[in-house]
Amino acid sequence: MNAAAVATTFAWSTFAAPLRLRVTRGALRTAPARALPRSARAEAKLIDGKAIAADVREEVRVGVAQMKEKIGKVPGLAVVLVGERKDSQTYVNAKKKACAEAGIDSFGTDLPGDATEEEVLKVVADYNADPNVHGILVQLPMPDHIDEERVLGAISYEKDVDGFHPLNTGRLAQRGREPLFVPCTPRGCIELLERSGIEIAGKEAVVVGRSNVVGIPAAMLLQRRDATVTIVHSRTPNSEEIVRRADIVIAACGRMEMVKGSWLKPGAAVIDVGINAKDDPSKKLGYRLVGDADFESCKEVAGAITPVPGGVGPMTIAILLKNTMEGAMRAYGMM
Ligand SMILES: NC(=O)C1=CN([C@@H]2O[C@H](COP(=O)(O)OP(=O)(O)OC[C@H]3O[C@@H](n4cnc5c(N)ncnc54)[C@H](OP(=O)(O)O)[C@@H]3O)[C@@H](O)[C@H]2O)C=CC1
Ligand SMILES: Nc1nc(=O)c2c([nH]1)NC[C@@H]1CN(c3ccc(C(=O)N[C@@H](CCC(=O)O)C(=O)O)cc3)C=[N+]21
Repeated sequence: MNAAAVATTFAWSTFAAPLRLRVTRGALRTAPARALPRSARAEAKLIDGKAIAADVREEVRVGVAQMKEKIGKVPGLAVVLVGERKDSQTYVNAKKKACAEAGIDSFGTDLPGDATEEEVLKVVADYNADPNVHGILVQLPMPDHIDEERVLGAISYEKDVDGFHPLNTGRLAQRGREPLFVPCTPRGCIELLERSGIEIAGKEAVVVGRSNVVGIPAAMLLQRRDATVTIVHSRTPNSEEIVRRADIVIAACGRMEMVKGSWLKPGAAVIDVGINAKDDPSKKLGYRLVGDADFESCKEVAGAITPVPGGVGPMTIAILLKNTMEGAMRAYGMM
């Protein structure tokens, strides 16, 4: 347990987004009309991921309490960390704390950076066999000498709360099939849209990035909700032009502040997945967190936008808890 890292996490989360933005959790007004001159347009609504995540976590806490009352059991989440990356330790600690607050048991195994693949697979196999564990998460990235595909494929797909097992990703990609679990960050993006009253069906969505953990599953989820989806990536020559068509933009390119306000159709909803540390000598730590979208220019054009921090990040953890509770409910025949 690294207390300093935890303290850092929560200090980071305290940079709230600029206060002059209107915070909304309810339905959004219709997007500002394209014809309005810039000076007359309202600024984007801020999608408050921290508040929406708190709602989700409260729903999970209530569900867990009901499970405990009915059958005397609670969900259990196991987190496996290989190596000593500071950022990974911070995320893992935040996940454990969130579990405790929701009444979920957490189990953890920390292996040194030079652990063998066999050692990691053994830890996974033990959690697969443990009836008190309903969710298993292996923190990514793992050290290079470990075959990520093998390890993720070894997690029981019934305990695959990250949704990275090929059976869950395969089902997500197929029509008429239902995965047991959907990856936390993309599911969090969808819940942010839905809980903000932003319509997805029939809209044009552009996902910037095609990673297995964010871009691809986000595109699948939007498409399953009847959006028309385009994915752009590092080899797309005209991303900017394509993004300009979007009613919904998911920024997940891992490039600091890349998506600019000038790329947006006025009124578009921007879900910024990015987490990047930007040098800022005025901050105690010498940096602040920024997204993959340029918040200052995007908020002038967008209809709604998530801040960083306080947007998608808190939802990732809230959905992890929700996935774990759903896994436990399935294990006990409650759903
Ligand atoms: N908030 C949260 O909970 C989480 C946040 N993150 C953050 O989200 C972001 C994305 O993460 P992740 O998907 O893991 O990142 P990856 O680096 O794995 O993937 C980035 C994707 O963006 C594409 N890309 C890179 N440059 C460009 C460009 N110039 N134009 C268009 N596309 C581009 C890449 O294309 P190509 O495939 O061609 O290389 C790749 O598909 C990061 O900032 C990360 O820190 C990640 C996970 C959780
Ligand atoms: N198997 C696996 N599953 C993951 O879900 C996973 C992973 N590996 N590896 C790393 C990424 C990253 N990730 C984040 C979780 C929470 C915040 C988060 O809570 N962010 C806060 C700020 C917290 C901070 O200060 O860092 C916010 O955006 O407001 C961010 C990012 C999950 N990931």
